[in-house]
Amino acid sequence: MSEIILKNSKIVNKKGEYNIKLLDGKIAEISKEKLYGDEEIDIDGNIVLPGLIDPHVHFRDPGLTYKESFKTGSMAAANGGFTTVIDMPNTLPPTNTAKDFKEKEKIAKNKSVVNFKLHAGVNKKSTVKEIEKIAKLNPASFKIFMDLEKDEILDKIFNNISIVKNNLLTSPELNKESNKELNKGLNKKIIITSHCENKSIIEESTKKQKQVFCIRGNTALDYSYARPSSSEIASVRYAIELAKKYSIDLHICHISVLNALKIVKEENNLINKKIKKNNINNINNKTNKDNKDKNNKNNCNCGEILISTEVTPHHLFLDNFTFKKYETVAKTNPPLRPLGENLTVDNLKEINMIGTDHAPHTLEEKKKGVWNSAPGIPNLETCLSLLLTEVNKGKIDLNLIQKVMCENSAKRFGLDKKGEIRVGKDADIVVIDLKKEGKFNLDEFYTKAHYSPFENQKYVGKAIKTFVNGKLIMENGEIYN
Ligand SMILES: NC(=O)N[C@@H](CC(=O)O)C(=O)O
Ligand SMILES: [Zn+2]
Ligand SMILES: [Zn+2]
Repeated sequence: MSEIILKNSKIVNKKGEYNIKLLDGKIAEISKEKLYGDEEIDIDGNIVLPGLIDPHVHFRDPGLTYKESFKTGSMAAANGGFTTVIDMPNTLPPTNTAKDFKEKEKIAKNKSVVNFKLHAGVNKKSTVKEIEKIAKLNPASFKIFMDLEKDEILDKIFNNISIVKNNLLTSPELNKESNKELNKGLNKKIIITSHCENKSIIEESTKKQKQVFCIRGNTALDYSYARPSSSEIASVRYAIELAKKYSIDLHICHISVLNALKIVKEENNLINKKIKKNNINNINNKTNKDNKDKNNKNNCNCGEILISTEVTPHHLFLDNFTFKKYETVAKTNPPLRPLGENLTVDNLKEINMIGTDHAPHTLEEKKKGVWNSAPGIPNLETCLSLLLTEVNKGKIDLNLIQKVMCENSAKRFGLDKKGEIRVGKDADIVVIDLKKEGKFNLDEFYTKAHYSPFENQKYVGKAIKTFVNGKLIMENGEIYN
């Protein structure tokens, strides 16, 4: 493969301009001195960020490709500066079995223009045996739609996953040094990703909102009251309770309520305190082997779980007033929240990562009335520019963007070679023009979804080049394939 030199690049947190050599899909050298290669690309003093990682996309492939395919979805990703996406399991069929998981991997390999990883699906029908089979395929996580199941069922699902986790940890077959492939799945922590909304609260509130219809008819705004903030808060509490009960890492996706975030923060503080205390105990007991073993057993991960959070651009930038203008086009789960209950960019530093929840549907499916319209907003091609606009306003800095859109998702989902501009890391890079101004124009997008509550909104700052595995695949909105 040829050596490409990215000339005159600015790197976040570093002074001056650098030359970056890309070779064999890796970052081979970074230097202020002139570097030589087969091809030079002038970055013109623009900023290079690690390729963005989206931990939450719905590419609808297989089965629902009329909404999006791995091809169009990944092109939209590249256009938005993303070089890795993690796809959700709710396709047709869903990736709830090892067979369907492998099938989707094949599809993605054939069609995707960016790197990918898959979340596995799990529901009340998933057996321990099937979950174990999928776990060995190294999914990013197991995704649970908590809004679709009753609490007792959710307990059973968490329990089944914890049985698999313990089986894997103790399996002599998998612990063999020689069994590298399987070990990969074993060494990776099992994570549950949860969509947190409480089913029974939604059902009750929806019934109430539908009764309002008899008095004044329903508007899209009613959808946000049919799935109230209290439903997310209750569900976040329960997910944490189950994660602690079964000692499993939890990733809460598309968090949308300020008080839900507070609960996670408090919980993580308690966990950190416990870890510190256990560490001190372990040091104190160091000389006494029996005690030490006993302590380690007692620790057994209990309390040592990690709870992470993810937020969408629409929950950061919009509140439920948006329904007035965009009606059901802005319908999504969890819904856009009332002002005061919602999250804003001011909260971003307390959230681990941004997941776009790119959830494309056809315009027809989006316009079937308040209750029957499909929930979901496409975001891959608006996300970065929305955030860069905030950088230009002085509300956030590029360092934070690098953390929540690159570093943190890489660390959380086992993408060790990604998320940083450093020698030895994968040559996944996005070049941004921080001053480029424009308006979101749906006709310039690659996603099949032809709607957005950000349509025609002005932005300042845009991805102008995307490199995937050392290859330039997007330049000024054009995809090379
Ligand atoms: N976010 C949504 O409103 N919809 C998602 C499902 C989901 O993430 O809950 C979809 O698949 O369309
Ligand atoms: Zn969801
Ligand atoms: Zn989603």
